[in-house]
Amino acid sequence: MLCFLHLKQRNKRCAVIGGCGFLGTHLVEKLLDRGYSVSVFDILQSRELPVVNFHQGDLCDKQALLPALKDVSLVFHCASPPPGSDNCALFERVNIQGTRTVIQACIEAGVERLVLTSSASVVFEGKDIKNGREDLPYAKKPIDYYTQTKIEQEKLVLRACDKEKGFLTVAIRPHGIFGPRDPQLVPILVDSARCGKMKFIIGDGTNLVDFTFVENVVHGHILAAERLKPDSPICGKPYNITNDEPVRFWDFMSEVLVGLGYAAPRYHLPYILVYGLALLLWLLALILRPLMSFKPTFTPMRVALAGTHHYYSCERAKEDMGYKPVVSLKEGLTCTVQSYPHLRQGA
Ligand SMILES: NC(=O)C1=CN([C@@H]2O[C@H](COP(=O)(O)OP(=O)(O)OC[C@H]3O[C@@H](n4cnc5c(N)ncnc54)[C@H](O)[C@@H]3O)[C@@H](O)[C@H]2O)C=CC1
Ligand SMILES: CC(C)=CCC[C@@H](C)[C@H]1CC[C@H]2C3=C(CC[C@]12C)[C@@]1(C)CCC(=O)C[C@@H]1CC3
Repeated sequence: MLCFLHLKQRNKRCAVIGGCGFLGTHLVEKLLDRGYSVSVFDILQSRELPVVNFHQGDLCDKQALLPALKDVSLVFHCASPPPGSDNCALFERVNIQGTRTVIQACIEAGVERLVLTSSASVVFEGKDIKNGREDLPYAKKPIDYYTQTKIEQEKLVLRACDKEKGFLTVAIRPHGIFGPRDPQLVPILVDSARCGKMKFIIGDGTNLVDFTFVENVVHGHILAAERLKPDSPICGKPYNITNDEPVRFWDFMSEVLVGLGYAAPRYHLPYILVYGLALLLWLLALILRPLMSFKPTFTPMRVALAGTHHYYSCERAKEDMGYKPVVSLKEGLTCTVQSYPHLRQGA
């Protein structure tokens, strides 16, 4: 009886690497709600997360990681440098070397299950993807270094799945996460609107994209963790997690902007022209880097994301783990817009 109770308690002990980030904090809150005891490991200082054991450190440092994984049976790895960074060495160090370290530390600490936050973009090469399934090949020419290192990271984690050794892994591939406290999508959009850069629609504006409300991403992670057992079909596999409601990229942007009191983009520009300009600006920024630093808003990566179809099927997650979004796109948008009063026009 005592032994059973101990096992039950251990199964409810988890660690969230990257637990101070946008997705991480939402995940930690939900895990606490569901009765888990949670250790958070992050390079940042805790953002007032209540009731968690907080460990500050770099995930590339195994000795710093090990205390956070003590007596933990389940680890969520959702740490990454921000995708907008141009620091290739940092991506390589954290997403590739660091993930190797996370795997070694998990095995050494006796962790049984590892859930990685990957990205649906691991198959995206800047060309249309419509209802893309997980069996699409990894991008041979990823759109940026962030994506390239996410591919390597996912391969490492999935290959580490070993039923014999009792170490099970799974990768969740979300796409375009949005929601309260997101430091990227809404703030970048509002910043661009305030500088008068959101007047234009890139392309004809009909391209469909997945945007996924953060609570659905959290739901997908917890479902995967709770179904990760030796006899489960999910072991060692990647799973797309989306809102399952592809939307026109520019309609979504307009809803956020109008919801916050800004004008919706109206004038169309040809995709190829904007992509060419973005490439030119990116090259210029690279050449001028020793003399001055400037960060163009419209990077080739963002233009590719804004002007192509990229939406993914989550049939596999539905079939294998009973996934169904818990918040609709409309509800998620309303909740997100309301959560940024400080970014309203005139605030
Ligand atoms: N935001 C999005 O639209 C999408 C995000 N993802 C993935 O989801 C995960 C979470 O992303 P977000 O929450 O948006 O990012 P975020 O930047 O808000 O959170 C990442 C966290 O990782 C931590 N971190 C970074 N380097 C670290 C290191 N060396 N050691 C320890 N902690 C470190 C950061 O301090 C931060 O708290 C990432 O793996 C990202 O690649 C995937 C698809 C879409
Ligand atoms: C054109 C323009 C200025 C759009 C502003 C919004 C963008 C900042 C977002 C639109 C699609 C987003 C997205 C990501 C980051 C933020 C956007 C570019 C990711 C690159 C984040 C990390 C991933 O794994 C994939 C995401 C795809 C969509």
